[in-house]
Amino acid sequence: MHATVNRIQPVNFLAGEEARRYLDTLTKPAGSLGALEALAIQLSAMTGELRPNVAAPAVIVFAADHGVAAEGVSAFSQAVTAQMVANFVHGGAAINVFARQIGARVEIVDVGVASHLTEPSVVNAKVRHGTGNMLVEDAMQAYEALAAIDAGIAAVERAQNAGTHCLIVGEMGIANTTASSAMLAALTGESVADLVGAGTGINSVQQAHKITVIERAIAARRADPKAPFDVLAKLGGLEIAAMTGAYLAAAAQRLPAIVDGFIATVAALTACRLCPAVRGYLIFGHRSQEPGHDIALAALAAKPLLDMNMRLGEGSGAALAYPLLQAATAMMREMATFDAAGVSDKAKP
Ligand SMILES: O=C(O)c1ccc[n+]([C@@H]2O[C@H](COP(=O)([O-])O)[C@@H](O)[C@H]2O)c1
Ligand SMILES: Cc1cc2nc[nH]c2cc1C
Repeated sequence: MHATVNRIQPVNFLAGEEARRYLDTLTKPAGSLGALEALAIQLSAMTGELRPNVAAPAVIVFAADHGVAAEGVSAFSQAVTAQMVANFVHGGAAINVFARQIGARVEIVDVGVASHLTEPSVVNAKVRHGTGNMLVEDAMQAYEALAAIDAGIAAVERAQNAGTHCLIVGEMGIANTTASSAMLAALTGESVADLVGAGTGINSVQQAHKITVIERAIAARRADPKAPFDVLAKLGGLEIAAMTGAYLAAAAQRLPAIVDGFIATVAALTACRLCPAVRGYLIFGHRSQEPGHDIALAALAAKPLLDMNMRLGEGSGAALAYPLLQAATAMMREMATFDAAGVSDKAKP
């Protein structure tokens, strides 16, 4: 992890400014393509190129289990994590459908699924069989959190070596909204009740129980809120650690990364707390229905591209946002300038 963090450079603001000036020469009233123009400027600043290329997106889904699932905090049982991994392998999950739509390769990485997986196409980077139950013990030891971060970094390096120019990171892990909520409350000091949501679909009574479990776990684990790695190890998850590593690696490689929903954004916040320059390499794909997502987005001063009332995970919301990045780069590449098209760029007095 440390070698990766040391390689991270701030985005290239001069390249962003050059993109801003070029946008005003294109045949449209200045600023009229709104957020698409901001996206183009951001992509230029990330890549250092006036006409960046985001073709060949890659989806990486990190899967892991959570000891805290034993406390009845999810609407689904822990076995569903492994069952969904099998579904990813067979191409039947939502992320498979959306990845096919945008021409993305999909890699599934097991960083900590509780059961033994036999699917040969799943990358085996298992650190342990699920985290410890944060109510009774630290979720991970420091060396385990570090190993999971490194698994995330390695996955991004594989994707880049395969020719990827845009990263979509997703996750699958029953009970991971509990881990993410605990981390977010610890990192921001916001009240647990304000950020906990239904996750996969628990009712209000179960949500009250989930809040109590998280409050007790935070009190028992005593993670240092100023030490994001400590918060991640004690309250987090193996897939959340891997996603944190993936965002660090994306920034180190100047690779635009589209952040997905609530769990992904908590991992992104962790990466930014570890190294603030990561923030410039992140694009936020959608706004999840999980109430904590707004708190995590606010902590990152982030405005997501889409608001589709989704709360699935897997990278699904990020994959849906990818065509907007394609549009931003196509605009820079293909639109005519006022000069070239013979259109007067003067507004009437
Ligand atoms: O991405 C989101 O915003 C999101 C919001 C709610 C649930 N999820 C997904 O649902 C699972 C976690 O929900 P839960 O209730 O088991 O904590 C996990 O596999 C996530 O991918 C994802
Ligand atoms: C079916 C199902 C699919 C998922 N995808 C991501 N999290 C999930 C949780 C469940 C329960």
